[in-house]
Amino acid sequence: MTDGTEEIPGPSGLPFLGNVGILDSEVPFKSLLNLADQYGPIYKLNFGGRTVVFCSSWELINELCDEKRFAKSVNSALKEVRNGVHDGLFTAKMGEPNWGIAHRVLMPAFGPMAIAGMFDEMHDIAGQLSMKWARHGSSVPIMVTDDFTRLTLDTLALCAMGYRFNSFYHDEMHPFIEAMGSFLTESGLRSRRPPFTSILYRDSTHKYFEDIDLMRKTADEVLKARKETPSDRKDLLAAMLNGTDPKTGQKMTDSSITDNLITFLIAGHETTSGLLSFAFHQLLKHPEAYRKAQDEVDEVVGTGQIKIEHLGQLKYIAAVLRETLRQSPTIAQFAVAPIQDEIIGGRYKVPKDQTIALILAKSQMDATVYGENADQFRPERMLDEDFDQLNQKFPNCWKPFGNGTRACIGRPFAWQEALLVMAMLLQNFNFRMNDPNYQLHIKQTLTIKPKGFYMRCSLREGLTPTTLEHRLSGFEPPKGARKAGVTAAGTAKKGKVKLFSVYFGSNSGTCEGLAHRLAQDALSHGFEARVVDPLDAAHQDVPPNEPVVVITASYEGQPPDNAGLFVNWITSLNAHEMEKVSYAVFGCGHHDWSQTFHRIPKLIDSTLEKLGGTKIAPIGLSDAHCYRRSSATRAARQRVSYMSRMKKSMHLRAKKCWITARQLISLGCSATSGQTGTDQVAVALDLGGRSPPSVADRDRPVRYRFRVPP
Ligand code: HEM
Ligand SMILES: Cc1cc2nc3c(=O)[nH]c(=O)nc-3n(C[C@H](O)[C@H](O)[C@H](O)COP(=O)(O)O)c2cc1C
Repeated sequence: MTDGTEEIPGPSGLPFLGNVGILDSEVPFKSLLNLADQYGPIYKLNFGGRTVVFCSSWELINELCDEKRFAKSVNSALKEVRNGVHDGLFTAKMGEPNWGIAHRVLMPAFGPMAIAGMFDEMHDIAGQLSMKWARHGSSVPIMVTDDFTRLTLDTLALCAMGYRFNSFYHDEMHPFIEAMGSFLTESGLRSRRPPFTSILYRDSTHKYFEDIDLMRKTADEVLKARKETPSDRKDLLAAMLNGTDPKTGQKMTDSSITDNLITFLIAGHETTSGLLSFAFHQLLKHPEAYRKAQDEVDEVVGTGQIKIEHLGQLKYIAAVLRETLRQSPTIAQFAVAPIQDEIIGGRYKVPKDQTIALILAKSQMDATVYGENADQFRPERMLDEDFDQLNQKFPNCWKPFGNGTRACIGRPFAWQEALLVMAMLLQNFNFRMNDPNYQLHIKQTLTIKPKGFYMRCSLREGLTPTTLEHRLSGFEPPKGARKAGVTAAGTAKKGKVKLFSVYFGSNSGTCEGLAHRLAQDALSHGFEARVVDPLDAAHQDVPPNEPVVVITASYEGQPPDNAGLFVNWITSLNAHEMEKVSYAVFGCGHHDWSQTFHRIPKLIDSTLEKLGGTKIAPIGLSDAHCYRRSSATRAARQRVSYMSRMKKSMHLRAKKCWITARQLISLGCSATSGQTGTDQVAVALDLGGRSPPSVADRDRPVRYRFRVPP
């Protein structure tokens, strides 16, 4: 072209129909991959007048993830899904007010404490799956994707809204699940049909709207039942019913709650079930990886009941999941559009609002990033440090959970569930292919998953269904455990107990939860929290002569609701009122509030110092956002240095506060995802397989390593 730009390549099409027939009707994404091989990393297709640009190299994907230039586009299949769930979180267009309200109301419900609180219910459903497989025995082939779909749907329904589909007790799926399945399939099909052909699909259209009706009625009933019989459950439904948007002061409407209840079921079930199915397929095809994963579970969990503390130690399994999502991203593509007219790749013009699909299934195989063996399954490249380095060197090279503000809010949920299920199954079963010659085929709806994949399993090491049931319920004593892996919290070691106080400033529970965990874990190390109270309880009453730990957030630069009095009080003092106070502050914040990022923890830290207080450790800060790998990594790095500085100074200057240091360190790690943990799970403390350091260890330098879960 005369202006130096180039035409985006692509196949020529038929009049009116364009390239409609070019995509495989069952697995269109395979055609997209083939077209990328043929036309290169950027090409365009025309679907009856609507043009879509497809990009598939890491470089282009990296460029398209720049949220200053490109925003999520709700087009194609998502536009059809909107017929059922309107402006629910997944399908909302950029700028729609209900998205903002729901996002802010729901973020706390996906924070680390809230997700950890769902562990028991996740365990319950994973246990049902295990018991089913154990009782069926090795002679019955397992239809892998079906059972994982039962698992993920039941888990979501139970954890999100306290509803039991009881899918493992029925051969037929619940009518809601049937309706949702066919609604999603039809949404995909509708998006690929030229508009003028709709008359030919009257019956399907009728069924489609019947399905929507059934889904909405079921969700409405769940909502009505909860309203009529309120419960003290702290689940997503409770958050939606009771939460108020801190920005607008608005609550979610009933219809928005229904939209989002269905959205969670849609967005969260096939994605996670596909991930688990692909992961098992990979393990069965790669015996070495299978062995390493199973060894890790044996090492970390032993033969006892799986506890939430174990999950953070399953590094190899985490790497297996990451590598699986790299090669088989269950949402194989997502779409953005330029905010203004743009030139991409340095030479292709794309007008404002042009839909651009990011083909992850191709970009995540880019040899520029993953080398010549990109097509091989190698979990090792996804181990924590390697994964970090990769993301630092090639930003946005791993995007299975989407991008930026519109990235997956359910990621911590999915990650916890997937780790638990992998661990539980590998701990208790041996697996094999039902058909050793099975070659991977793909089934595509909104997501992709293996098609026709069957496994068989047998219980391990003399387990019977009965003893498995004991193990799952925690009945079996962990005798013969290869390694306990985790020191039980809450049991004080013998000897004199040392006191300290913990105060929190918290609106949505992150800092409060961290404060309680600190207090609880301290016991097992000979320290006892005298109080764990809101900061306002320390108003005019900060305990002298013992370490005081403050863990607090900020809200629009202001103190949380239970910390205002305290902050107001200390900032009004001007002498040496804190002379006898020794303290450490830990701040949870979110860099979206850039002007007031960590304002309150920093203010408390500097004010206490100004008033003569002894700082026993430098302030620790964490960012709840961490959408981008670079910031997550930066946060992890900050935490490492924070941790070592804190350890030293707590030990040297407060002498007796070792545990406080250690616990604060683990707080620092856990606090990363904070209440807004939409995309980034906690940066978890890893003690390199060892138990937390004991008092006897305190003079020995302890090497910590950190892992940033994806
Ligand atoms: C392995 C599992 C999962 C994967 C791979 C995944 C992937 C994704 C991706 C790629 C997006 C962005 C889509 C886009 O830009 O159009 C997304 C968004 C979303 N996901 Fe997930 N997801 C998973 C699990 C879950 C779970 C368990 C839930 C619910 C508990 C969930 C709820 C959502 C929601 C509500 C959104 C829309 C967020 C927004 O736009 O504000 N996802 N997910
Ligand atoms: C409405 C709102 C306003 C916020 N304002 C700030 C802020 O000004 N500065 C900051 O660093 N973080 C801010 N955050 C992030 C929170 O402080 C952070 O998510 C923290 O982890 C919340 O802790 P909590 O769950 O204990 O209340 C804000 C979050 C929300 C929802």
